[in-house]
Amino acid sequence: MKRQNSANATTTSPSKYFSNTSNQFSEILKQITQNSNNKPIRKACSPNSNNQMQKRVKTQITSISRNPNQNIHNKNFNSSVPKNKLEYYQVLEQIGSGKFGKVYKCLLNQTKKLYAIKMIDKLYLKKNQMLHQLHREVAIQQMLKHQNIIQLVEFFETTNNYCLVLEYATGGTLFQSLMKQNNRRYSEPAASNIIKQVACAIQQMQQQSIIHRDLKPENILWCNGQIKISDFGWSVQDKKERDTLCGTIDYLSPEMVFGQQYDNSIDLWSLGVLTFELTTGRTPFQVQEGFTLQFPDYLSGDVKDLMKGLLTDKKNRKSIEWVLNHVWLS
Ligand SMILES: Nc1ncnc2c1ncn2[C@@H]1O[C@H](COP(=O)(O)OP(=O)(O)OP(=O)(O)O)[C@@H](O)[C@H]1O
Repeated sequence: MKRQNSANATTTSPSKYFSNTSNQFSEILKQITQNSNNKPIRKACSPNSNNQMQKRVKTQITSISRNPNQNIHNKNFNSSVPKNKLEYYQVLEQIGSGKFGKVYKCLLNQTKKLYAIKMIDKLYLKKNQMLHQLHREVAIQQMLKHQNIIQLVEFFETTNNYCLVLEYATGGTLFQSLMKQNNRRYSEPAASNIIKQVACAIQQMQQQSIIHRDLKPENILWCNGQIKISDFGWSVQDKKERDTLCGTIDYLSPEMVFGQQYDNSIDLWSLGVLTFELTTGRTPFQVQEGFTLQFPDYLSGDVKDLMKGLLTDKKNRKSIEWVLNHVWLS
């Protein structure tokens, strides 16, 4: 099952930000599929797959480096990982699963406080040569301390797994809650409240030169009514521009799709896509159609203005400060 389009959405006349890109876009995606042993596009189910409403197959692109020397294995990583601390925790039920392992609820014996523990299969990680990616995820999450970002509490290894102990988000993913809304969309005030918190997290990441690279409802969690960004598996900390293709198709920025250099403004593109999905129940761009932006009639002028500022080419895309001062978020 692909991301659903809202069948009854009425549209106003299209605003074309990127003309003549449709064929180019599908051609590029075709090439992406063919160029890496037919494996770069991976289909995965969101957690909770027994609930039809919450089951969405997401088409995720595994990292494709255009620079073959970029995926250098970090030799120091193994020796620096703290040893097993699992005995301090009581591991409870599974609450999610991801690329390389499973996420469980757990209890710290001493304080009886709940956490989430992400257990990543060492063998599977090694087989897929993704140790460097875990290294980056851990290093970046250790740096980030913000109310709208899931806190990494502890990191250690057991015989078979790497374990990330994380602040426990009580309310599930934003994707799960979006699917429960009428017409699978939020009212504008509710969406504005969510987008503001995501924008605050992006501002913090930008201050620390971090690009998340996979912002979407599945990677945003609810914790006691507050929004928290999670899953830093694709994130990087860098001031220089990059060209690795990664992320989830519906959320990919044009500069990433077209193999151009990109910077932290790709997270702002994703924020635009997220705003569209939360307020309309569908994503703005479909793979086959390229980047033609059309708004349903029911959207306010303010939210359209915000999205126009974000869902545009990199050089005209607005800054995070512009977003945070925007009237739709006030
Ligand atoms: N801190 C947390 N609190 C509560 N639930 C969590 C937490 N972290 C992860 N989860 C649950 O586990 C799922 C998978 O976690 P996560 O996305 O971090 O794994 P991943 O391997 O990086 O996934 P993916 O394959 O989607 O990139 C999430 O969708 C969520 O349902």
